[in-house]
Amino acid sequence: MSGKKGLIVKGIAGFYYVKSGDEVYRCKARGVFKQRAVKPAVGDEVEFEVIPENDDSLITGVLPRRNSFIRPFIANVDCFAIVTAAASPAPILSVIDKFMVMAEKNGTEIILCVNKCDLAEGDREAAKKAQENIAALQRIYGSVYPVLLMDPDREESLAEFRRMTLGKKVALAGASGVGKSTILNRLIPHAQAETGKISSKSERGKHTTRHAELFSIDEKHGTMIFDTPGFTSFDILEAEEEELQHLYPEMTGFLGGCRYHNCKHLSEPGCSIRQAVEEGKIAIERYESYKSQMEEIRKARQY
Ligand SMILES: Nc1nc2c(ncn2[C@@H]2O[C@H](COP(=O)(O)OP(=O)(O)OP(=O)(O)O)[C@@H](O)[C@H]2O)c(=O)[nH]1
Ligand SMILES: [Zn+2]
Repeated sequence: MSGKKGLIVKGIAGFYYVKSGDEVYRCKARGVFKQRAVKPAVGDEVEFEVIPENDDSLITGVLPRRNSFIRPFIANVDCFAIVTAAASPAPILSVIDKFMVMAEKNGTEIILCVNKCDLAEGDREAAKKAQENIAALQRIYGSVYPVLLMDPDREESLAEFRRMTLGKKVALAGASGVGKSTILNRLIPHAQAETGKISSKSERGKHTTRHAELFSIDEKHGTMIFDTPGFTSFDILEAEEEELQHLYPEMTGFLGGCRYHNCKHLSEPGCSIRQAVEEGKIAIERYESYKSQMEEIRKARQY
């Protein structure tokens, strides 16, 4: 027996595919994991043993995780590419901001991908609307997170995506129909993620049962992307009231300036966050998201 370390790149039907160097080993998890309920996830760094007389190797340990998610069940996301469309569907800020809070809470980097930028070309009414949406997104998010204007049919867009995520393990998140599968397909043509599928119940059922897989999109720099079903919506916002202010990077510089040390930045007098909003230093739209998320957290607590 020899001990090795590797990365789980696929999990399917009780088998884990562990990449170590240039090889991928099919592994089973040692029984002890099942007893302790530590289920290995795609993205996990693991220790495993190659057993010469056996086809399958054996995972013997999961290294500490930087983060992990339940649905989809993956671990060690370095960067969330939060995808919205310039149009069709129109951007929904509350959805974008929820993904951003979730990503911040899990300590990942964030980039905002504004997809379908081809729809902004020309001067027809629909194109103008898309242009307006792009300008608004740049104004709201441009000073907080990197914003990538994307058209997955253009090689430059894909190259820029790779450059912005260099060496990271990236997951895509975004509302249904914004083009996540399309981006994934262009980045890894062999993955053949489902695109443009009909949102019927049976189609959805198929989609949600797909396994998670981690694909390389830049071998040289070790950039990888999670192909997973999910990350399209949220049931609950998993943040505490006091914590939320720290998950808005543009707010952190103003914290501590409020009259009350436990200011929630809602309607308290002498609030430095509200002042920053009034002075245009914090985008009003982001502040509105903060307020409605606070409301949501409070409501969830009452049940
Ligand atoms: N014009 C244009 N259409 C796009 C672009 N990217 C994706 N689409 C189309 O938008 C539709 C939805 O794309 P998908 O990639 O399936 O979107 P998704 O985010 O994976 O959707 P879900 O699987 O429902 O979460 C498809 O018809 C795509 O062909 C783009 O950059 N420009
Ligand atoms: Zn305040």
